[in-house]
Amino acid sequence: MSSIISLVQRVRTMQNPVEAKPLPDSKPIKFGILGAAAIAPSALIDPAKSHPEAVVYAVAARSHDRAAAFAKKHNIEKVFGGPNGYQELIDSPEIDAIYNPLPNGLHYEWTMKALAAGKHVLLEKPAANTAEETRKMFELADHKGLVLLEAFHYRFHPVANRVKAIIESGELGPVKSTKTSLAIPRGIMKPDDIRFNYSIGGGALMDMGCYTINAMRYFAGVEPTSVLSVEHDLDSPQVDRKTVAKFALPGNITSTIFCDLAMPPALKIIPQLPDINATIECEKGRIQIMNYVMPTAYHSITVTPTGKKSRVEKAYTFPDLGEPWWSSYRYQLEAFINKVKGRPPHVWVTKEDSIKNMEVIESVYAKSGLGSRPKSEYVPPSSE
Ligand SMILES: NC(=O)C1=CN([C@@H]2O[C@H](COP(=O)(O)OP(=O)(O)OC[C@H]3O[C@@H](n4cnc5c(N)ncnc54)[C@H](OP(=O)(O)O)[C@@H]3O)[C@@H](O)[C@H]2O)C=CC1
Ligand SMILES: O=C1OC[C@@H](O)[C@H](O)[C@H]1O
Repeated sequence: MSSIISLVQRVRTMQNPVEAKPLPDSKPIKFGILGAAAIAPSALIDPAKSHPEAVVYAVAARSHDRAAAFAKKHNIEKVFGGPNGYQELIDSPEIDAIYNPLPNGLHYEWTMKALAAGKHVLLEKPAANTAEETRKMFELADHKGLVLLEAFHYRFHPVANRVKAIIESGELGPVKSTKTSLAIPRGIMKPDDIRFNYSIGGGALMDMGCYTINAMRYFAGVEPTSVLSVEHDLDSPQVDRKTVAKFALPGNITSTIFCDLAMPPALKIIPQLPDINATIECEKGRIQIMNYVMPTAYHSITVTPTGKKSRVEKAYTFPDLGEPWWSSYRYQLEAFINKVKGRPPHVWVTKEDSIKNMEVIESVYAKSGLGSRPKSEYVPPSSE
């Protein structure tokens, strides 16, 4: 009972935190959001409320009315709309940083345009449709001296970091295998969701699979050397609704990833529970994580040394950072603002990590025969 009360308290406070007052000696970073995207309130608008150096200043949408309604609902000062709305927002001199939660296939074009305009970018996952596009975005960010971060928010939360610390402590010996899953039951994603649209970067492997691949690489601590097998169920000819892939990694590690945007009911009638679990088998024991992606609501880290009793750990805060109600996005925002301000972030997802993640996604699509999602047709001006 008490854990349910704590869960409700954490989720309530996460969505309605006490608003932070601006700091007298630090100019806030003003964000503009590209698109009135469903994820924007959780990923940026709510976290920014409790950050004293973050302000969500503007939103742009393809329809002015949609942008205005979104701005009104979320108390956002400035609205850009219509066919030039995204570019006008990017060009606004008031804005320091862009949050890009556009469909995956538009990440490259609008991140390149934002960087060209001198803005830092918090970019939704997966970084782009291809590794080549991801590399180019980071090259431009480096060239311009700007911060670019692929929003793998779970990596900033204490849970992922605690699990990594247990692995690195050697308590359980070397990693032997990993299984990382992210799957939700049928009925949550609508048929017209961007995730089912190939032309804008759809597919389960892109959407949920990008986490499972990132977590596999992070927990294993080494990069896959080959894709051993891929199975998928299709939503449409080029869009995987579900993907299961097996990988070989150095040190005889084998890893499995599983992602599904719409798990069918078991025995055709029993709805399945979301699967947001990870298991890391080591030579001297096992770690099981329940809810490694959105751990603030609830999670558990079960550590079972071989032949001994299990212990269950929780990790809602770092010893010196955070509150139990901080979402993974709030921890991510903390790091992003620190980086923009030239202070060391508590965690970072590097450009090499983002490029490699996209390479692995593409290698799975290559093995499955579905092929990478379409390259962007955007050609940056030659001066960039
Ligand atoms: N970090 C996380 O936990 C999550 C990340 N994501 C990522 O965020 C991104 C957006 O996801 P989500 O918010 O669920 O998606 P939505 O469909 O809600 O938002 C996408 C936005 O893209 C804009 N858009 C521009 N062009 C198109 C187009 N051709 N078709 C459709 N939309 C278009 C729309 O903006 P407009 O308002 O201008 O019409 C829309 O608001 C994806 O990259 C996804 O992977 C998603 C969910 C969770
Ligand atoms: O990024 C995401 O995280 C949670 C999932 O439910 C969602 O589909 C995905 O886009």
